[in-house]
Amino acid sequence: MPALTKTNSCVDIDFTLRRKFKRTTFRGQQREVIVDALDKKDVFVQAATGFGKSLCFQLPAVIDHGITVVICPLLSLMTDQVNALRAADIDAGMINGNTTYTERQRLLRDLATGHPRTRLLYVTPEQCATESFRKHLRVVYEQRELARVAVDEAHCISEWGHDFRKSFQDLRWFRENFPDVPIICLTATATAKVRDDIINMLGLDEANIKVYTMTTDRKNLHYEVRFKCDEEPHYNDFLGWLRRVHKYRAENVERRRELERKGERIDNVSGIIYALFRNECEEIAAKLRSDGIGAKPYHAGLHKDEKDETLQRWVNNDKGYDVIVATTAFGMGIDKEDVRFVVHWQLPKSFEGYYQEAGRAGRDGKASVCIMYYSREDRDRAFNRMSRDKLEMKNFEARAKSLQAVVDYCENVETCRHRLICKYFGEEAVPECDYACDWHKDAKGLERAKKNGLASEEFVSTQRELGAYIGYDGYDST
Ligand SMILES: Nc1ncnc2c1ncn2[C@@H]1O[C@H](COP(=O)(O)OP(=O)(O)OP(=O)(O)O)[C@@H](O)[C@H]1O
Repeated sequence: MPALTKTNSCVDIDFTLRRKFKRTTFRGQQREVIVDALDKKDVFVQAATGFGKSLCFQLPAVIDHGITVVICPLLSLMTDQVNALRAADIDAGMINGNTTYTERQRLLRDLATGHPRTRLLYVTPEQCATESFRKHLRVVYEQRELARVAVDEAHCISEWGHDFRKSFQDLRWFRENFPDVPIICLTATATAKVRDDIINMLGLDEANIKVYTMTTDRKNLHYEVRFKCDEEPHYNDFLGWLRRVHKYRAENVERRRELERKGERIDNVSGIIYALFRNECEEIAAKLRSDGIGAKPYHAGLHKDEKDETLQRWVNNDKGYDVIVATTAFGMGIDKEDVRFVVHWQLPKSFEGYYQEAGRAGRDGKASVCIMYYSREDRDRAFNRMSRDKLEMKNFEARAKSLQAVVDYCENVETCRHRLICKYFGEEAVPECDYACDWHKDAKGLERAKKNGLASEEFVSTQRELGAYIGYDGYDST
């Protein structure tokens, strides 16, 4: 029983873009994706971080008759999008662990009518697996009002993806029960293997699917790797870098005038530092504050109110909230445009995670910096932590490969960083970057920095053996 769809001929996609989404032009292949979605095709979209994937299902949802169910693993992402849609006067709602009883009942009552007023309903994959929710969806489907299912962060469905979530695998239920309801799935990070897995797992129709794989390249991001070893803490390196950025803003007359005109603070260089451990987030933020930088920690150990306040004030560019020192996943789904830098204090756990996190920077398209601090000792610690968790990890092999890819990326001083990133995601033809990576800026300097900055392999392996001998592995804990 197909969902009712308005034909494309009688809708003006461009008009909706302007009127509802307040944008003037489509980016890249957004328009083509939207037309295919409105044509009731299954669609797979892979596009760079910050590309504007959400519009690809939000715009059809506004045009089409019926409701679009959006499956999304991240509460912050849902909240951010639902708030933005509501601000644009689009009827959107969400059901997740934080939804109040009253709001949940309101949304479920709306579904139970069979003719929901809600245009976009964001839900967790766990919610989709509950019988009560499925019952409501069946009613909507029978009334031919289930327009489309959108699966955001679709890589979570694949065991080969870095963020595999078991509950995503139940999403096949949609195709099995509503075979004619189109599905659109979106991700920023899918290797060919992950893409095939997503299409298979969701049961997408090979004959009726449109696959869009757009470049993962983010031209405005300046990638660099900074080498370190345990002997030389890199705090001062980072502080020095940030102070130079502040100094440039203060001393460059043109830049200063521009900031004054916009009413911006000289020291409001918004950024994120990703660290691995909670105590580390606290320590780095405290140290930065004592050095006059407005920094705050953000991690799962903090009270919800404190986290909400930190996030809000960071988004607002309030004084004292310029730099957030966070454990991984902070900022995912938060569409803050002016993040000027992202720093990885140590090696991230996966290549995809690195790309996603670095992708928080420069969403306004302006130049932004992504710095990764890398040491061979960190590398060994990362692999050891992974081996220790091996038994609980379903996708150990995929994760180990992805971690190795981050190591290879850091150790590589012979190739453009943009090229390396695109290559990982299966793109071969990548245009040279415009001096937007450490290799392009100074290949010789980079090689020297690696030679001088990293502990030698012999030293690291001796330390490793010594650690094993005295029964100390030197690892931090959360
Ligand atoms: N055609 C467009 N013109 C201008 N801005 C756009 C357009 N499409 C989307 N945007 C804006 O781009 C920003 C990023 O969009 P979105 O959050 O959908 O990115 P994404 O592709 O999901 O990225 P990520 O994978 O990093 O979450 C948003 O502020 C959105 O409003």
